[in-house]
Amino acid sequence: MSYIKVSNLSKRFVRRGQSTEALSGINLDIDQGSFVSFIGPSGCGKSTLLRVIGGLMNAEEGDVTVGGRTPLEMQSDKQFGFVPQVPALFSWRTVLQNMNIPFEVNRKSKIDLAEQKGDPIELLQSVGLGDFMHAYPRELSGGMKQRVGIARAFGSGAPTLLMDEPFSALDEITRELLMHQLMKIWEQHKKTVIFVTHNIQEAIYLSDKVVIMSSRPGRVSYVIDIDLPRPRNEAIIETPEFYKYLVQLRELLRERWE
Ligand SMILES: Nc1ncnc2c1ncn2[C@@H]1O[C@H](COP(=O)(O)OP(=O)(O)OP(=O)(O)O)[C@@H](O)[C@H]1O
Repeated sequence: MSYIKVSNLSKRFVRRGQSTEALSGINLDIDQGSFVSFIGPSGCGKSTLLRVIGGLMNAEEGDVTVGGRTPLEMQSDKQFGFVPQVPALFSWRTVLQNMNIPFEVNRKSKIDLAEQKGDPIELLQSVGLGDFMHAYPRELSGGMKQRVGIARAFGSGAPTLLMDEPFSALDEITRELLMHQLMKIWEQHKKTVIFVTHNIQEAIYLSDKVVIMSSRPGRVSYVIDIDLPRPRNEAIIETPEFYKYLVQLRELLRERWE
């Protein structure tokens, strides 16, 4: 049975009397512990869908359940970890102290998470920040800050992570490095991840499933299973199987832009 189930979901925004159908008739089944990427033209509703699944926004029509409960219930029980484009780090706290924020928040709200929190030091080491635990955010590059955001989400005890273009503000080389580190940390922790991206290579490399969306209205056009062996590493990008997915996704996406 799927862990995240989206049934016939539609979402409309009305702004200055003008209505936008951001999502229309979305159906999706996402397994627990899987990595699913959403890709599609700008404005096709990727972020809106992520927000509805994460209980940050309601939809007028349809239904979403996460582990059999509503997104709002799951959200108020801190069952979601969010990784935005730019992570929110407290400037007056060290990297290690920033790692503890989710627990302090949960302790205050007296929430016991089902999952154990990860060891913050180990998590920082696995994203290559072992030597920066006692540094302050101002001493970190953009890529390093994002690595703290990712490590913190994996250590947060939340079983589902929602990532909205977490690498979009980074240069190409840093982005590739973080993609590999995200893969490694995910393979250790196997949380359910919803990942919004514009990058085809990233989507294939990381995912079990890639959801291709189209715009006006935002719909799911294709769901592609990525049957590449795990654990994956850089070498897989050079294989003919990976290249086949690259060509397939590029073609399907081009259709959506035309
Ligand atoms: N709060 C809002 N009020 C009004 N319209 C909105 C709001 N949020 C999103 N929209 C509209 O809904 C549609 C989907 O937006 P959304 O941000 O979900 O797309 P996206 O696929 O994530 O885009 P991008 O790839 O550019 O980030 C767009 O037409 C957008 O203008």
